[in-house]
Amino acid sequence: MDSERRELISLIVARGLTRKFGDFTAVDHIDLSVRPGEIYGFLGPNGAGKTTTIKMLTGVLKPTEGEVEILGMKMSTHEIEIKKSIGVIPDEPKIYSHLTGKEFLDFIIEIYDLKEEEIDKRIAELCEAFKVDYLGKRVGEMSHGMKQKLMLVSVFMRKPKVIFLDEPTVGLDAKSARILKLLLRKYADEGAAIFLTTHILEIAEKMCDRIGIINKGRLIAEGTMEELRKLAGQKEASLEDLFLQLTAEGEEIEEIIKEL
Ligand SMILES: Nc1ncnc2c1ncn2[C@@H]1O[C@H](COP(=O)(O)OP(=O)(O)OP(=O)(O)O)[C@@H](O)[C@H]1O
Repeated sequence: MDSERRELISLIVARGLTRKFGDFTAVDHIDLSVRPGEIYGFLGPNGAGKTTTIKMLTGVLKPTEGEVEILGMKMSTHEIEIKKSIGVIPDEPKIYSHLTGKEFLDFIIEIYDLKEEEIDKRIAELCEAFKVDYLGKRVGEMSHGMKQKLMLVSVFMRKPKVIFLDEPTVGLDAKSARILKLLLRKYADEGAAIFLTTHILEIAEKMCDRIGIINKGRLIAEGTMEELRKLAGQKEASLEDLFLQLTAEGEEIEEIIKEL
């Protein structure tokens, strides 16, 4: 599909997205788009620019250059409408620590003006799925994984059409991680666009329809697993092999191991 047509039907679009911190360019002219029904995996070594990109795509951080379009709206002119429509699971869930889980969900229901009758049923189903049986506990007393699951309930109960997740499986137990993966597939199949970052290449390989690899702020490769294999000239390669080859870190590893 040509890039113009892809952009037209995409729910997430970044054009020339750039962020500088002083003289340092953390994200360097990134173009990408995610269509309805797609799970897009954003991979890259530590410090490559993943979180900075997600922050710009979700309106938390202003780009130095370039633009973001979500659900056909420009972030520069429709930030509030966009923020109301998207779901964001950050890597460090920041929730007021003095609230109980129930108070937090009620707060979200109020600010998003959600209809209570149907929402109660969805909350009950999601809490059952993720084993969130601690809504009476204060957020400040919850573990990282417990907060992460509360955050997942608070986002999924709204059924957003566009969902961003930064390292979503970190801190989740095996069963919750499996449920999350299945739910994301289901939401995508129902027409949502999902953008996630992960260091777990197996997750990206199994779950994502397309993968973008960022290194030193630049998008160095993008495509389906098949397309990435072609790009790297390796028919049978795993995503780990491709990732290390494309980020030119494979040989370095052998050198390091030799030295140890
Ligand atoms: N507020 C900031 N001020 C200065 N530099 C920053 C700031 N935020 C991020 N950076 C720098 O931008 C680069 C990209 O950081 P970012 O957090 O986006 O990386 P990442 O790909 O998410 O990394 P990781 O996988 O380690 O989480 C890093 O070099 C980081 O030090």
